[in-house]
Amino acid sequence: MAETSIATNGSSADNKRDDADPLIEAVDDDSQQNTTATTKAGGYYLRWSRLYKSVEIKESTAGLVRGPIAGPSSSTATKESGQATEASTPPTSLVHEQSRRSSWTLLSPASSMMMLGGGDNHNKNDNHKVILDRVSGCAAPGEVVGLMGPSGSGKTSLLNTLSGRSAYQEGTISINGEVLPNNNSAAAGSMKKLMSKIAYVKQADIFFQHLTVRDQFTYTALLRLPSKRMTTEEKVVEVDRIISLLRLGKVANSPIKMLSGGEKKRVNIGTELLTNPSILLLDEPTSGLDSTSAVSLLQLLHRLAKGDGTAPPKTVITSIHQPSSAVFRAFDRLLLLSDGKVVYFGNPVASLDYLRTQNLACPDGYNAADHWMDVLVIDDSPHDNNNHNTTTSDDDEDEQQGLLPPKTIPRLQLQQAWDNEAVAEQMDAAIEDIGSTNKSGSSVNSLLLDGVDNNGSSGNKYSTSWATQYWVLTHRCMKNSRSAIFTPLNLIKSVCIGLVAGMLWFQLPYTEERVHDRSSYYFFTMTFWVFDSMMGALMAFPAERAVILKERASGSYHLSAYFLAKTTSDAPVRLTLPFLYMVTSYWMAGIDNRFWVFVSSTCCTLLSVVSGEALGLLVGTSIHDMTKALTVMIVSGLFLMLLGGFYVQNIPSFISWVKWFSPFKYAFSASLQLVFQDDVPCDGSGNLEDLCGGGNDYGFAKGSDVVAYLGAEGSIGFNVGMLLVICFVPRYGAYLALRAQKGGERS
Ligand SMILES: Nc1ncnc2c1ncn2[C@@H]1O[C@H](COP(=O)(O)OP(=O)(O)OP(=O)(O)O)[C@@H](O)[C@H]1O
Repeated sequence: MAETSIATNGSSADNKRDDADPLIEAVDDDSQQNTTATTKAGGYYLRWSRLYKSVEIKESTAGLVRGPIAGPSSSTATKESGQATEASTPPTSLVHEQSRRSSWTLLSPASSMMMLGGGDNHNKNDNHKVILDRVSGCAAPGEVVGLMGPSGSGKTSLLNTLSGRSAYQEGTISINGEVLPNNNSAAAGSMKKLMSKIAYVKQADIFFQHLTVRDQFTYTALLRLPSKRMTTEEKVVEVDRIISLLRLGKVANSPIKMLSGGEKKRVNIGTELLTNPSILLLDEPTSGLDSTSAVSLLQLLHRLAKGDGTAPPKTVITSIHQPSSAVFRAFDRLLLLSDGKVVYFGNPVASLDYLRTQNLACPDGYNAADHWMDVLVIDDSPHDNNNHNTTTSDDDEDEQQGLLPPKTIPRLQLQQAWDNEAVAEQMDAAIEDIGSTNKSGSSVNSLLLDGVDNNGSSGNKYSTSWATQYWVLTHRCMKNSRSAIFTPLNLIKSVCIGLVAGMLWFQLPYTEERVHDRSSYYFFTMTFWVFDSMMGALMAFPAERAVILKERASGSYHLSAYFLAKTTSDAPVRLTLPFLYMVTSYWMAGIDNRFWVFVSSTCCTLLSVVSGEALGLLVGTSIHDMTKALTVMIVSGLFLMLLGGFYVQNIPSFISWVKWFSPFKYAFSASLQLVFQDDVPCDGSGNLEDLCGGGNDYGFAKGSDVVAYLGAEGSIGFNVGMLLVICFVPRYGAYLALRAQKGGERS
């Protein structure tokens, strides 16, 4: 067994190159031809070489996690660790023990680390985890490249990087030979532009679930197709074309929430296809689909890649978990990843020959994709083609005593065996070749603007104007919140609460005895509706956060257009419910029969609702954790209500200043002044003892005195003005908080 490992080691670099070269050359020849042919046809050739990405591990225990050092800076370590990686892995403590006692002690510390788990690429010294380790490959127009690998192998990270949504530390990405700027560099702006040109279908189907399929496509088309080059009618025609291309005609008018998993996936793809991208990246589009739906989805991707008379060929890269044999063989190229490293890149069928050369042949009749996954996941030695362990306990003892190198782990063997450098060199050479033939001074920017920019957006990140975005988003928000807020339940709730309030305060006489009842009607009204709007607004942006981040990542619209559209379009819908309450309860309670008092009083209530909403928005956008946001909202809401003067009349001075931030206080004060304009007849009930008793010979209490007696402060104008301030200032704070939120690469 030891000999087997050493023999494999012995084959090392030169032999690896021999094994890999025919495939790589085939890939490269193919790619050179395709580049020339398809660039002319309008397709785009994507190459990436030596992509390296690592992230900092924040946990304090990161240094304790076992794993190899890997990365460009440790390339010697990687080479050095050849022996170690091909052999491996007794328990961690044993390896350390062995490294002291045997030939393994000759390995560098980095190599020793490499031997340790092999799976988690942690750098012990600086707490970095390597996610992509010098990954190289390419994709040509007209073909579908499959990204395969076990969970956590780096498929999503590679797609995020290729789409421009994730920064990388080293490596090169090029389109048709033009090297794209890294996200980290000063040219990040160009990268952002690129992001809006490459379509990226993420794993999660993130939509507004209340919208129909046609709504979803139409809004996307109106926002992302260039207004300068296409009329609205043409955009609608494009929507119809995508609906029929994806065979979504039967469900076009169904809400997305009613769709099956496969249909939702097609809506997700269709949303991205609307902009007619040249490069389409998909993250596990078949997850959650049955095998028939998965096959038909892959067929669709092949059709899209090939293009037709009207659509040019597209470059399609899709990650996939465990495809069927048919799907596996249908890929034009396959990129297999393990622990962030490439273990194979090339023709899927030829990959089986490659495995045979590695003594890991796929058993007859076994699904090739499953076999690949098996060898990449299994942590034991295969020792034979069927992964049966044939070693004896004597061997194990020898290994533990350090007399034999540890058993070979297939994935580590494959990681070592793949000559990534050869592929990287081929990619670099191709970039140089094309670069020298394109010496006409083209730049990334020219490529982005002239070539990849299918939208004709003339360098502007957005395809449509701010005003168009505002208009379309307002329309969409109104439709969305109408379906979300205007539920029969909410309508019934508002009317029912209005009826209950109307019955409890039924036809209040305007006398001393009922002064407190009249004021408590407003106390209840303001408390209930301000709290209701605070809580509703708390959820407004968090509920849409995923959609906003996704759409903003693809450069669909300005955040300011969205924010303004959202707040203005939500308002009428949100205000309808308290309005229904007021109409029902006000007249039943007989608060004041003058119509203008009703209108003014209702306006005060609605203004307090909008103010409460602004506070809810601020908390909802500033605190991402919903549980914490809810707690903060409830505590601060109650605090503001108590300080508003309903309950405590003599608030200690060190805290009384908080009342000036209370929307409850202003709404209550303004309303009381509206309803107590006239003098209140005294009736001997003693409710207004201070005003009606003693020296009061008139038989009534002055309205203004009653208002002051009830704790209201300031004029109506002042209170309304302060409500307006609370409407706008926290709302602007909410906008700034939203703006500060950057969509992570995984958002
Ligand atoms: N920003 C990050 N911070 C920490 N770890 C990360 C980060 N991004 C990726 N990773 C880690 O990198 C590894 C690769 O993740 P990635 O999502 O690319 O894998 P994957 O192959 O797509 O997995 P799956 O098939 O399960 O979706 C994982 O171990 C993941 O936890």
